[in-house]
Amino acid sequence: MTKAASQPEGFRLLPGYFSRTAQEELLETLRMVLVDAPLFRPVMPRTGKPFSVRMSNCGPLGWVSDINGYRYQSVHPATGNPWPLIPNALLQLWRDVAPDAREPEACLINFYETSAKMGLHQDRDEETFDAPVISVSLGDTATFRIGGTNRKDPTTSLRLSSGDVAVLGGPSRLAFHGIDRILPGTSTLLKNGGRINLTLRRVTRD
Ligand SMILES: O=C(O)CCC(=O)C(=O)O
Ligand SMILES: [Fe+2]
Repeated sequence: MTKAASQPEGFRLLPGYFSRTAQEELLETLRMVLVDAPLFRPVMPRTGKPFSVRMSNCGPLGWVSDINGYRYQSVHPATGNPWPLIPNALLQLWRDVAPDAREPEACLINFYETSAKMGLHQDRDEETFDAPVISVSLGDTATFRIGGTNRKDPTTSLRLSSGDVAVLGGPSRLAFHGIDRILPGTSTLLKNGGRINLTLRRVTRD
């Protein structure tokens, strides 16, 4: 039997951080962001296997994955345009939760259809891990798995619901994590179902 793990040190879940009204406002803003910077389907480095999630970004830098690898870049891979600005509500969240950290430079937008998942991984393409990764969930509930800093460490599973904020700070900044599944019909926020996850990240050191 696998050992159950407790949540790693530095991990915080802030359930219902965003009210329903705040979620609706954020969603409206994101729709405008996605007109400028449409969702694209990244592929895995080397193999070219498509991700099950579609992605976009806002902020001075955006995370992309293609045949050549994972990286941050300042333009959208399909349009070649700079990414849109990070919405104010998300900058306010960052200042509220991580008042001592430098401003976020990237906000990765993940869109999960009901069948999408995300394998266990670390967020480690940034130059610095001093700032936390701050995650916002909108739409259907997801089962989120988080373990330790070694892939083989025991993991624990928790649910992320619409409006919840999760913070991977301190030692949990480099914890392995992933999305096992999306629970269909658990939210009315997105009229066609599915889930949006936003992750705010500091990328550079200076
Ligand atoms: O969807 C989530 O809650 C997690 C997303 C994630 O881990 C990532 O984009 O690196
Ligand atoms: Fe991640």
